[in-house]
Parts: sequence; structure tokens; C-alpha cells
Amino acid sequence: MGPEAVTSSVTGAAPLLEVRGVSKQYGGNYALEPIDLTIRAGSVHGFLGKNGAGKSTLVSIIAGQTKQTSGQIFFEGVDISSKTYAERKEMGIHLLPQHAEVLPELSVAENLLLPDFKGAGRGLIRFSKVNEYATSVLERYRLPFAAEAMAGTLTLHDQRRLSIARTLKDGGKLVMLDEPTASLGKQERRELFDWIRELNAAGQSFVFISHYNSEIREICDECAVLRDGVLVADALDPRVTSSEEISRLVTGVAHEEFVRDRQTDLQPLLEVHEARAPGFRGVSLSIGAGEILGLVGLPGSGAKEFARALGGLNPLEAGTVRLRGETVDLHRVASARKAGVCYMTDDRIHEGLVADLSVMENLHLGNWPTKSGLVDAAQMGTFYERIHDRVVIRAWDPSQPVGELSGGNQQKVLLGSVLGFDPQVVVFDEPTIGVDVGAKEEIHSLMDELTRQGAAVVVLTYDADEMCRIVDRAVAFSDGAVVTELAGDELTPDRVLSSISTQKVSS
Ligand SMILES: Nc1ncnc2c1ncn2[C@@H]1O[C@H](COP(=O)(O)OP(=O)(O)OP(=O)(O)O)[C@@H](O)[C@H]1O
Repeated sequence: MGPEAVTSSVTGAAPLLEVRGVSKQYGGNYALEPIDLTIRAGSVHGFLGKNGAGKSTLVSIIAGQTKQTSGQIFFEGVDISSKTYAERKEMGIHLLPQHAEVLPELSVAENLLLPDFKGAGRGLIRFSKVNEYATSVLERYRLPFAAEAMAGTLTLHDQRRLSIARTLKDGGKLVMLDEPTASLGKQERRELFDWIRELNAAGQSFVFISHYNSEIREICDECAVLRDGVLVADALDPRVTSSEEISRLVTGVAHEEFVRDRQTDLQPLLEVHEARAPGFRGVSLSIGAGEILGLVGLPGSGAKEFARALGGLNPLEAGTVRLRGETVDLHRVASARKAGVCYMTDDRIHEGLVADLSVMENLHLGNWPTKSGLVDAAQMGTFYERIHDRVVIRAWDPSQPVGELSGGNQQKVLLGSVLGFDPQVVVFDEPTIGVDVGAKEEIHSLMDELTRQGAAVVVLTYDADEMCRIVDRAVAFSDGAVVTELAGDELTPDRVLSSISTQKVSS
């Protein structure tokens, strides 16, 4: 534990897991300084911390996926430090990694049963049994898709829920969930919390990683805070620790939420007329120069499909789009970018970044600076400095592969790569997924800065509070069409949520 560690005693049951002097170094850099930590049997233990603080590293070490540089781990009094991932799983330690993936070419049932394939017969897989078992799991977690469906056909939200169910279904004594709520809607979060409560009441213990103080307060009975690889607080009771105090422990400074000074009556910059593409139709709207427009809508409502259409990822089948009065071609990502419209995806793993390329190379994806036909390294360096001034990326150095960065820092690289196009319109699809409180404010301020330079920003977020703090106006989608516009006094979290809850969702 770091020298300034804060501890408040939450009395309780015997230790289930003890971490003693565990550290992790990468090439001489500490991702985790030696820490001591205890998880009590029967608890839901929250881990909070800035991007790159070491949370994922710690749970990965506990699960046996990453080898610690020093220290020991005891589970129910047994030293498990040298046990493998599979042996720890057998003992009841389960991990849902931050980027738990489903295999898109396999069915929901096959994904649920990986890697053990319970339901297999002697040397042969009996698919009727596999589907029967999977259907019972889907029913237990009230998941609305068929066991036989191909996992790749599910929405990202449902793929996430599938991977959570895959982890929870195995039981286990200690289940560690690394940012399980990232990219889940409000209702889906509530259901996840219900599952955790039920399983916890039945004796399962949890580690729960989140960037949301409210979630930690709602579901955890104690929490630990990591900062830059150091454990700065442990065994805090989140229900009696103020949100400000937790945020101060997380970031090391007192922080204030960004609230935008709402703008009105702006000159139109982007005008969409009778646009139609898969997922929406008949959409006409105008976005002002210097405006932040929010898109509200459940998955399948058309909001995301519209956002992707602006970025050239869901080509328009009908309608026109004008930028400063000129018709623009948004049929491909490259043509949209060329016209000045950039989309920042919510799926950085599959659409945004290339894990094996460096931070610097990812910042220039699709946008290499060249000189005499060769890559201009000097210009790349200048750009890195410029981006780093606006969003602080925690990497050992610019040549580090982006796949080695923490999730939140990958998100910042993605943001940087979009800014490299000097866009006039930026479409942000859930831009603050997985980023810490400080970085969230950085991203919000950056959107504000873009608009002060005359750009327009379109943002899709499922967090109604965040939406109302950062946008000037919002439009709600339902069943593939715009149904409501919220502005002025009507733009409140309650109105945003009620506009969502009354929506029909097209299948
Ligand atoms: N394989 C690796 N090689 C080099 N450095 C690594 C590797 N894996 C993680 N790191 C570094 O270890 C540090 C801690 O990362 P970690 O993923 O544990 O942070 P985190 O607290 O989970 O952050 P986030 O909230 O952004 O997910 C980061 O600086 C990261 O770049």
C-alpha cells in the first residue's frame, strides 16, 4: 500500500483473498507498485482509479492471467501465487476482462459454453444438449436472444451481456468484473446489479471495477482506490464516503463537473434533408456551427444508425446532406472525412485502433503525414505533442503498442486520431466509455473547445445526466425516426429518460 493510503475499517467476515506485496513491472516501469489488499468473503469490493491506474493489471494477476513481478496471493488461506489461470478458475476465481469478446462466427450457445463445452457427449458435441443448456442460461439472465443465433449478429450491447452471462453462469467464489457496465444502457445496468445482488446473497463475492462513483456506491460494500499504480485507499465504505472525496482520491485533485454554457440560435453548418439508410428514414435536421447536438435513443431506435451514417459507415440510400450549403458525399468513411465529417466509434477494438501498431501510428491511421512521398516522422512527432497537450495519454512512450495501453488511454488515442483530420463536424459515439472522471471532463471540455472554434459536435451517450450537462439541444429517435426535440428547460435528465422509455424499438 502506498504511504498516503487511507483506510476506514469495514468490519466483517474472514478474508477470502489476500494480496501481499504484489507488484508488476513492464520493462522497468511499475504498472503496479507493491500492494497489500484483502477481499472479505461475501463482499462486493469496488476498485476505482484513473485510466492506467493498474486496476485491470491487478485483477488479471489475481486471476492468474498476468504474472506478478513480486508478492504473493492467498485464496481461502492457500498460497495460489504459482497456480495457473485454469487452476484458479477451478478453485472458484473467475474474471470478466474489460474487453471480453464473443466469437462472432459461433452461436450464442457455443459462446456461452466456451471453453468447457458442458453438454458434450463422449467425444462428440451434442448440439441439442448445448442449446438446451444455453437456453436455460439465457432464461435465467432474461436475455432476449436465441441460443442458435450467431453471436456476431447481436448488437454490441447484447454481445456484452452475453459475455457477462458467460462469466456469471459458472458460479465461482470470487467473480471479478472489469468495467462490466461499459456500453450497457440504464435498464441493462439495473439487471446486472440485480444479478450481482442475487448471487452475492447466495454467497458469491465480487470485485467490481467502474469509473462511476454512483455505481460503486450502489453495488459495493467496500472499495479500494488505485492511482498511478499505488493503492491510495482501501476498505472504504462507499456509502458513507462522499462522491467528492472518492473523486479526489481517484484523481489526486478536487474536480468539478463540466457544465456547458448552452448556445442557441446558431447559423446552420450541417443540414440533413429526408435522409434514409438502414435503421432510419425521413430524418431532416440542422446542426449549427458551434453547436453540440445530442442523439437520444435506445439501441435499434435509429440514433446510432444515424450517427454512423454521418460518418460514412451506414451509407445513405436517400436524402441529401449539405455542409455550409454545399452538398457532401457521406457514402464512405474516406469521403465523409474528406468533406470534414468524422465519426469516433464506440468500438475502438474492432473499428478504431490497431492493437499492434504504436500509439503514434494509431494517431495517424488513415491520415499519414508525408513529405516527398515518405512518412514525415517530424510532423508525426509534432502532432503527438499537440494531441498530448489536449488529452493526456498515459503511455510509456509514443512507440508503445496501443494494445498495451489501459482501456481509457486507448480511448484517448482514438479521440486524438479523429482530431488529426481537423474536422468541421465530429460525431462522438459514446465517447466517455471506460474513461476516468478527470478524462471525462477533459473530453467534455475538448468538445466545448471544438465548438468554440466553429465546429459542430454530435454526441450519442446513454448517460442522461452527461447528455444534459454537455449538449445544447437533443433529438430523440424512435422506430427509425426523429420523434422529439429537447431544448432549453425541456432538456433535463428526466425528459431524456422519458423520451427513451416511451420509445418503440424496431427489430
Ligand atoms: N502488456 C503490457 N505492456 C506494457 N505496459 C502495460 C501492459 N499492460 C498494461 N500496461 C500498462 O500498465 C498500466 C496499468 O494499466 P491497467 O490496464 O491496469 O490500467 P487500468 O487502471 O485498468 O486503466 P483503465 O481504467 O483505463 O482500464 C498502464 O500504464 C498500461 O499501459
